[in-house]
Amino acid sequence: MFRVENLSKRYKTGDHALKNVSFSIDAGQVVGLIGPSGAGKSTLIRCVNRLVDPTEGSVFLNGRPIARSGSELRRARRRIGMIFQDYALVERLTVMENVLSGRLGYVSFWRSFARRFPQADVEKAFALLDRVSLSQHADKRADALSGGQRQRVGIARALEQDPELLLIDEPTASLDPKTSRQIMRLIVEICRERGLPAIINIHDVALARMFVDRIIGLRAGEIVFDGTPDQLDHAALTAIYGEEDWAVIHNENAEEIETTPHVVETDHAVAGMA
Ligand SMILES: Nc1ncnc2c1ncn2[C@@H]1O[C@H](COP(=O)(O)OP(=O)(O)OP(=O)(O)O)[C@@H](O)[C@H]1O
Repeated sequence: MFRVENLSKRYKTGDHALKNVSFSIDAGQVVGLIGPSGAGKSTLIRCVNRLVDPTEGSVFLNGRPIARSGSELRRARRRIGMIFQDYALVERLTVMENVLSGRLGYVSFWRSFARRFPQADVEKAFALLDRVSLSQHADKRADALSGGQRQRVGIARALEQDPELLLIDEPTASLDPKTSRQIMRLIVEICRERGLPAIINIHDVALARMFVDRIIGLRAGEIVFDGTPDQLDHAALTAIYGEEDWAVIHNENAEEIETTPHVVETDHAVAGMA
């Protein structure tokens, strides 16, 4: 289980980006983290992997606190798989080499320098490429792949490090709608198969509610919603994003749901444009 306790972050500039945030995530549960720009989503993710030092609070992964610095922090980071919006692949390396780079925290510098990974790591990488349907592309350079394929390499790389938590930053922001759904589906399936908890920082509310188990809504550094996608109604969306005319769209089950904010031009706004 993953747990965040009373996490707060005040930047030196005075921005109070997180205010006493607490929650836990069970094994295999995928949480969509939503909220307006500046709500503190990235700060929360960065406090978990300690790219940012929280001002107060603690983060626990399977009962163990994530250390503040030093070799313990490096060991803790191995337990956290990251998946990025821009994939963060090494373009000139092959798909297989990119996946194996997930082991860099484990193998010695000289082994990785010589690209001599243990056989077990190579076998695991093949199995993961198979799981993300990229076996046929193992020897291709990363820059020869489509966006969806690149993201699948990113997923396989994160899994190659045997993580106990996945932190996923806008995984579909650069992808078309169909590929976005495929990637979300794959992430959720893999988390369930492996009992991996995950946090997905995502702006696309409709996509999040289609796939994730649970949604946490942040506003001005505070959790203002924590519930299932079904519970994310007009009132909840207003609590997270503020008052808007929420456009009505249809989900896959053809139920009417309110999701994406749709700004209505007020007289004032129209007058301002004139
Ligand atoms: N390095 C920093 N130094 C100072 N203030 C920061 C820093 N990073 C973020 N902030 C501030 O902290 C608050 C939260 O920002 P954060 O980037 O975590 O929000 P976000 O929800 O991820 O936004 P977005 O969706 O636009 O990425 C904002 O007020 C932002 O200006």
